[in-house]
Amino acid sequence: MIWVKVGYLGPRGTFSEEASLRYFAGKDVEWKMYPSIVDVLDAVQEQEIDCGVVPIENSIEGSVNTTMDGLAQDPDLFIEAELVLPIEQNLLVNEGTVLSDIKEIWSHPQALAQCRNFIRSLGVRVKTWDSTATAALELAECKRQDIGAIGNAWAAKNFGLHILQSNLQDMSENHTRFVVVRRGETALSRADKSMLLITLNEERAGALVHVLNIFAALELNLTRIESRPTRKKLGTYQFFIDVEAGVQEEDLQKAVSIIGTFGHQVRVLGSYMKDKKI
Ligand SMILES: O=C(O)C(=O)C[C@]1(C(=O)O)C=C[C@@H](O)C=C1
Repeated sequence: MIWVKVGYLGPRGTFSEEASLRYFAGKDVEWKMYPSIVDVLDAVQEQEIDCGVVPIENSIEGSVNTTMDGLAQDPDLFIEAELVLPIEQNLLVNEGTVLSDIKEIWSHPQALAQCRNFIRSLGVRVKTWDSTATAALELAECKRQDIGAIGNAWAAKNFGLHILQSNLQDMSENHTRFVVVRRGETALSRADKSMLLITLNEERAGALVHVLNIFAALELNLTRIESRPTRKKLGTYQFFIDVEAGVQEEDLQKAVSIIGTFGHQVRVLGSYMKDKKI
């Protein structure tokens, strides 16, 4: 019996797949792969799958805007878990390719950005693909000797590529936070972290500080604040705020209601257990 249908960015060999397999280890899962992060979120919305696993933040490159905007635009999506995956980027090549042969690097934009210094040191062009695994698979299929792909060791092994160099990313410590997204609110009763989306009702001096002071007064610790454009007018923003409290906690409920009383919009994007791995 299939327990849960889970979708992630494919094809096989992506970091999203690694995150999904780790998170759902030991569970009965029917897996579905999608060509883009937006497609994963759409499939959750359309109930083609029960949950989607998508990257949201990387320690070197920062937010994955596609995921942030997808969550902000779809009021039905809810984050039920987070997991943090260590990311090691490798230079993958066809057999016989040496570093001086490489004229172009292929990968997903997030992976290319994590390896900016390495790519600059080679002084070569880049080409972006929908995932690191797509780049690796295309390279293996075209057998070109003048291209390198950036991706994980699984892709090298399974697509018959060679690892020319490991740990290419700008900082040796590299982690990506993934979130598990469902349709409809499914907060755990023991959640200890939440993600809120706040849209201020007016542009005035101190409006954001005022909101932040509400969390401070209730001794709610914030672990992340990111702004994204509202997309309606240049210079207007929405704020993604991670707070160390579950939605079931009275203080967080108080904060949400006070912020609402001042006319600002607050949406709880998710409430879940903090991944304590890093
Ligand atoms: O292309 C992949 O392998 C992905 O799973 C996507 C993704 C991302 O978008 O952040 C996931 C983790 C890494 O940070 C690099 C790429």
